[in-house]
Amino acid sequence: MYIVMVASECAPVSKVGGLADVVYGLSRELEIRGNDVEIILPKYDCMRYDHIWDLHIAFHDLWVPWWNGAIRCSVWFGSVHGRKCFFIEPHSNENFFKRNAFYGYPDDAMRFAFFSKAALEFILKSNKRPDIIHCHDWQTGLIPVLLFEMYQHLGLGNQRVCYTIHNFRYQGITGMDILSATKLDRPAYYLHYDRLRDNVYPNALNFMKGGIVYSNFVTTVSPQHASEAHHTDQGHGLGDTLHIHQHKFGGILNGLDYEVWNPEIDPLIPYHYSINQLDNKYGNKQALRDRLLLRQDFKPIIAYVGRLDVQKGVHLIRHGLFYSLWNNAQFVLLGSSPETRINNEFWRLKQELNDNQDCHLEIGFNEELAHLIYAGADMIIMPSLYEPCGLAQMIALRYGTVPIVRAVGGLIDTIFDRDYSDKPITARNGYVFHEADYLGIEQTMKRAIGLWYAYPNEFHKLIIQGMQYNYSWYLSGQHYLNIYEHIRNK
Ligand SMILES: Nc1ncnc2c1ncn2[C@@H]1O[C@H](COP(=O)(O)OP(=O)(O)O[C@H]2O[C@H](CO)[C@@H](O)[C@H](O)[C@H]2O)[C@@H](O)[C@H]1O
Repeated sequence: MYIVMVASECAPVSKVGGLADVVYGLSRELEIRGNDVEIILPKYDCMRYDHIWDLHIAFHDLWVPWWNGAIRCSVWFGSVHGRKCFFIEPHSNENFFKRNAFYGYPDDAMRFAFFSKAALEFILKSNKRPDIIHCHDWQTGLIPVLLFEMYQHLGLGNQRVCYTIHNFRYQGITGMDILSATKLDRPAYYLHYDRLRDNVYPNALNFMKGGIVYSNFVTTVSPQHASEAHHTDQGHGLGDTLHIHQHKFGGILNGLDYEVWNPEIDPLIPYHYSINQLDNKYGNKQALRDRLLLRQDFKPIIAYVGRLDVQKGVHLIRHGLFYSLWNNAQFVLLGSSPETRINNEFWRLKQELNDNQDCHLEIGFNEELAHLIYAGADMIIMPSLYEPCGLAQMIALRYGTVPIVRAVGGLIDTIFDRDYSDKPITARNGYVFHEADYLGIEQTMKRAIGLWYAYPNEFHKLIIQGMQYNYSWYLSGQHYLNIYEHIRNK
């Protein structure tokens, strides 16, 4: 099958979070299974160009109709660790992607509406005729809208769209000018409740809703979250739309790229190890301490790696940090937030704890350090308020690091409490708490730290059981192929 992925992120060139990992990992799995996969991305100035091989212009003058004129684009091609990637570079005064960051600008809706339109224009003009266009999150929600309202009449009549939602909180809610810019026009038609009208703000358009309404199939990234988004407020206002379109909506658990995340060969960690040779993990623990100037001591290291977003339970992360310090554990945090308020809060905390040799806060994005933390830590915490799937807990399992998670979304589908799960004892792989309050996380961290100190053999067993889990793309890749087959025949 011929699949074109269109997304705003792809690891490791343009990565803010898990979306990037999924776009890369799923594409790789589909290729391994013999499919032809291409990825279309924006050509950001702030990308990691050191991960792109043989970057060259593949299409010189792509004119993308925009407002009453058109914007000229160059489309570049390069290989990102084996993946075939096209990068769209618009030449216009708006400098849509010539910025210091991937997101966070007042014109984000315009930037990604343009990208969506340019991606389709590129597919059309370069005579690509994929079976499936797979797009992701609000940034590409307009693709199925543009395809079915406009481009199918221009020559893309046989293409089908699978749309994956990684985060319902960000939907691309915006004003009507997008319609004129993209040449969709007809405001009364699109502002209809059955099409793009936001379910909460009646005068606004919602890209993600457009994606749901117009796609042939919609997925989110775990079965549990599919149910939460449909039936609870975790759909962030889109529950009703999901209900209307439930016949084409489902949850598929994300996979993890087992080649990128593999402690046996990971080039970003100093000591390689495996389930049969776990001792080397402790070399990484020492290396992590050296790198972050933590005291060498007989204590577990507990870590948090991830975006510092409200979604992630920042107040509980902060509490987890202090709880660790009060209970003979060390704590390492790696994260950043686009929200100044949260970033400042953690910068203040970092200053406050500057002289404490039992903890380190690294504010920023650092792929290399993330690998060392997963390898060197004993446990990670994920006290998320909501979590569509979560990759950090799967990475942790793979690296023999015990996850302590809140029972929500994909965390429910992947982590089974050592003491309370209804799984057989030998199939349990971490710790789970339910309430999003201090008591919940404290009681669970207490159990984990307690086991580490009092029953090291049991803790070791728990590590091994976690490492035995297989959350690679193998199964999930097949699920996506089944969906593609299903919609292709329609
Ligand atoms: N400061 C930093 N430095 C280095 N690496 C960092 C980092 N901050 C985050 N990362 C990395 O980014 C990834 C985060 O993935 P997650 O799935 O856990 O969360 P995210 O909320 O971004 O993804 C959203 O999309 C994914 C994919 O569908 C869903 O799993 C998830 O639930 C949903 O919220 C991990 O690979 C992590 O190591």
